[in-house]
Amino acid sequence: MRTLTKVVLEKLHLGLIVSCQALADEPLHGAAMMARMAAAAEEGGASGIRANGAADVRAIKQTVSLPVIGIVKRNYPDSAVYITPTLREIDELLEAGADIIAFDATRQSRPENYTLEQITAYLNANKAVSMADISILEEALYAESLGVSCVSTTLSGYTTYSRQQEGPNLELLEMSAQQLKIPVIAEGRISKPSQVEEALDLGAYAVVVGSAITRPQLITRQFAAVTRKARMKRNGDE
Ligand SMILES: CC(=O)N[C@H](C=O)[C@@H](O)[C@H](O)[C@H](O)COP(=O)(O)O
Repeated sequence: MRTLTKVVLEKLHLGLIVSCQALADEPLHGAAMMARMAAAAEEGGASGIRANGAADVRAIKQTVSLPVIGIVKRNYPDSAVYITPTLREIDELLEAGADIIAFDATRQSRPENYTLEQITAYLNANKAVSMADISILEEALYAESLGVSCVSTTLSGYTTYSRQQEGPNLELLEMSAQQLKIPVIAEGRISKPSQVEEALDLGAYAVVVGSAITRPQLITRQFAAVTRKARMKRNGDE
């Protein structure tokens, strides 16, 4: 493992990475807001931050002293891939100073005929620390063969051919951690501390939690579902 990669990744080892993201249609959208979210996550003991967009990466880098994993979510008409889909998004993240660049490393076709091999070769040529977001074991193994620094189970359940399930895909995590030599990060649908513990026990190098910490509209929805049920029961009883 290259020195820079080793230094950056070791800061994340056995740590909690908090994903601080809010798209334009979410209530907390905005770089300043995500920087405050990251400050709160740092105060709470996070070892790293995952952020979307150059503006958010810059604002967060100026606010916390933690490694920042950067992505750019961008939709293209000719592809289902939206996490750092092309070299354009990689350039934006390099410019913004992301410590790690995460990208879609699924077998789905990329926009503008870009290939996964082009993406990883460009990242390696720029000596970037890279994180391959995968959805199945084969993608993790292939990404490792292309020289990525680490993989993350981010996209399990988000590709048509990967397992669709409510909670985190800990089986994918366990198999990947057993079969890969590079770090495997647990990410996606982790919503309680016990799942973080389970992921670490299964070999996760680090664990990413996003929505369960930084999307209050989704957290509120879970609590409101309980009160709605109580009101419906009361109305049913009246
Ligand atoms: C599928 C997709 O686009 N996932 C994104 C990847 O960056 C984020 O929206 C997730 O919030 C992040 O992966 C953390 O996952 P969770 O929010 O489930 O803790």
